[in-house]
Amino acid sequence: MNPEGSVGTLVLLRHGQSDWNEKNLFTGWVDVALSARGEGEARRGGELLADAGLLPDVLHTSLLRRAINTANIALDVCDRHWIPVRRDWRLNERHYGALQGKDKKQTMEEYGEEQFQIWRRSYDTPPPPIDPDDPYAQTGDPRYADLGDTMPRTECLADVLARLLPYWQAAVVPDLRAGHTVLVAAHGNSLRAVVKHLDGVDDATIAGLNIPTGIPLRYDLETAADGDLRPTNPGGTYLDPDAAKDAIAAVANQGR
Ligand SMILES: O=C(O)[C@@H](CO)OP(=O)(O)O
Repeated sequence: MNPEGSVGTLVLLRHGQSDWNEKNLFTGWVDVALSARGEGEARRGGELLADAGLLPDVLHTSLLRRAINTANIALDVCDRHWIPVRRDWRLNERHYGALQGKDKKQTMEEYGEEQFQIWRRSYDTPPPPIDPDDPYAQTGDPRYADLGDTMPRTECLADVLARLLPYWQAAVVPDLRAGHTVLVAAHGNSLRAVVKHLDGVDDATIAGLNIPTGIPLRYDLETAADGDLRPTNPGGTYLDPDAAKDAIAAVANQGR
């Protein structure tokens, strides 16, 4: 049922730790696997959903296996492996340009902390574009064939928000308006873009906002006077707030 004015519940889930998170490498669109710890985080994410009685009935993911497999593991644990799913490149991680495959600590040492943080967290300055012949470019990857020349070669967070919003409005919002419990399994920076949009976070403040791996973030929503969806719990609610606090600090300190 979807009583008038009420909308469904949104659950954001960043994928569990990946092999490249573990190695401290910039990842972006490189399709790396979950680490053993990341698989454990995904299972724990599923347990948290089950314990909270927050059972998704539709799933949206990126086209990257760390998000796809995190969702599969978490949904298997809470017995929701059967729900319908849509996947779209617009939920992908931010394309990290020429930094893809580079070590974060070495990059910080080479370019200095200020430049490193501008590339990582500034709203509107992208890293240098990746060379199409770089081993970590997505040139020729069939999953992006439809993008042709429009496939990103680097992105800042503003670019991510611009390419994410059309999918958000066309695919995710209708599921929420239909009253569903919607799981969005995606990435640190694509979920930062979602949070920026939902909470109306300004361009400077979003630089300091980090999303931990594998901990579901619940948003309860209502329809605002202007017709947009608005959280009734601004900032959302982590299902394990203590674990989220530690994990957020760890993400913020990467490279150090
Ligand atoms: O490397 C990446 O793609 C992202 C997420 O892991 O890293 P960062 O948190 O530095 O933006």
